[in-house]
Amino acid sequence: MEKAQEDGKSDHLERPGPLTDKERVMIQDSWAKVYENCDDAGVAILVRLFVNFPSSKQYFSQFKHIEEAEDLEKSAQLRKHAQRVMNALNTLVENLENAEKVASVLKSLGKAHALRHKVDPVYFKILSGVILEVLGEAFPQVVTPEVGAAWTKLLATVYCGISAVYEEVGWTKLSTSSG
Ligand code: HEM
Repeated sequence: MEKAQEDGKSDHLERPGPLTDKERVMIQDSWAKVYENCDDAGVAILVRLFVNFPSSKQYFSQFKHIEEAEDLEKSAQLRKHAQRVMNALNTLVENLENAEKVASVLKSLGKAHALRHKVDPVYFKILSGVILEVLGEAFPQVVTPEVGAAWTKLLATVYCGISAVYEEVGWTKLSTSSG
């Protein structure tokens, strides 16, 4: 189902306020457990993204035509991206208190995905939902509703930061369709 694609039109989320100390601690504690299993968690998140939102595969030359979850899981390109996603999230989580560092990570991610990979920013929003879903299923003891709410806030902040970079570099929808 590509439901969130339709929502893509209204992909303007309000930037949430800064994380409270309590939210920061909840995110860091829960992440520590997830990061112990970072390879499996990262692959599970990306496979879920590509199975539930197949159009998100269009940017990946090596597996855009692969459909089965078991085959996607084996793709070296997918596994590499999963590691990159988990490492970037780890850097963000480790630096939640350092707004400058967070902004610089989001800036380089936003620039690379907009300019080099030409990824529609709506997929960052879709991926946020998938991250919450998979982590909630895989770590139900860790991701309580309160912890989930803190993660929702962090991921919304990430999405807003990335969208702002896309705007800054002059992203338009046309740049995907014109290649
Ligand atoms: C939290 C979200 C994400 C993070 C942290 C992330 C991280 C990264 C990093 C660090 C790289 C390599 C950097 C570079 O090329 O300069 C990369 C490459 C890439 N990303 Fe992402 N990414 C995210 C989401 C996405 C999404 C949603 C898509 C598309 C649906 C995407 C598509 C790509 C593609 C196509 C590449 C190049 C892959 C390759 O060369 O094999 N990324 N990503």
